[in-house]
Amino acid sequence: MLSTHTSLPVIDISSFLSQDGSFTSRAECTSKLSSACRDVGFFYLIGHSITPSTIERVLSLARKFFLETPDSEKLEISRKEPGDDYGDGARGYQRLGENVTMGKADLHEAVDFYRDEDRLEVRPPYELLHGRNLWPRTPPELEENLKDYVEQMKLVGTAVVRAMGAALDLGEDEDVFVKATRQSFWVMRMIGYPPIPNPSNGLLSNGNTDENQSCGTHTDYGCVTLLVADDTKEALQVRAKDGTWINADPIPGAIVVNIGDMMERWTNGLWKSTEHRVIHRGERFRVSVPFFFEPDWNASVAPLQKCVKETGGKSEYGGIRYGDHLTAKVRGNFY
Ligand SMILES: O=C(O)CCC(=O)C(=O)O
Ligand SMILES: [Fe+2]
Repeated sequence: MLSTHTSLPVIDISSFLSQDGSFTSRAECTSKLSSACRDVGFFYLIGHSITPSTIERVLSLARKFFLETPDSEKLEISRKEPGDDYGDGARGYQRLGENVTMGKADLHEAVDFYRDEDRLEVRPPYELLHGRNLWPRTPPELEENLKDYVEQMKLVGTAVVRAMGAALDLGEDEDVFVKATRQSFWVMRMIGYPPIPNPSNGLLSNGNTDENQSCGTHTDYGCVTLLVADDTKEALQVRAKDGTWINADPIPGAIVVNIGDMMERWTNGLWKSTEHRVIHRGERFRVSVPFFFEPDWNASVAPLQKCVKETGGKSEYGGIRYGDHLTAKVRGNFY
């Protein structure tokens, strides 16, 4: 059942972006954050300092890539398996239907970028997830703009996880998330969604559209996802605690944020990594650019004592190295 209201909370992060945020504004932020993460795991972020023109530029470059760059050029940066040429099994362009969620093909195309490898001398063959980013040749200004965007988003991610440590009232451990993300193994995806074929737009081929998904139901892997998307409505949907689906429609200038599996593990399930999906039946090609602000590859993530106490005293999860969790997830992502 799809809920008719859109009711995700709006949170202002400005007091955690600067070093001198006032006590009152920080307290207001952490109190809202704490409820948002316990109740839905999704919220709108404002006061993040990414300008509307930057967001617009990033989305318009992604749109240009999907709609104007010739297929032959897209395929020059195809994701390939480790050992195959420049492939690392993760970075690069993925054609329509190449991504799968729970065994079903997703109706989107995408390009994935990850934190750059620290060791510059590394050459192919690459191991899974340890290659080099593959930047499209056109639009020519895409690479520079998106690299700059990554730097800006890392600052936003750091502010959000700093606020999360404060929201959990972790005392001495308050900066545990900041410390674990200093060398964040971030991911940025550019995603292009053609509308799902349906009888009214004449694209239907087999008469049965029920099984179509633009991006199947999933949770995100890491700490926090910071999503910008174009103004398409009723595409991204979030599963509420009562099982209903809430539309996470875009609010101009706001970033949609959700927490991932590592936050759930750190908080021993006090904060849930919320299921979400994309079902895009609109008319226009939809574009989104999620930035996943993740732990360091080598960060070990285990339930925090304070959260274990608050959730009944029993650890519900073991410890895991983030890189291992990510590797397992990425293995299941493609045909
Ligand atoms: O495109 C969107 O709105 C969300 C995509 C998403 O959930 C993901 O890439 O993990
Ligand atoms: Fe997601």
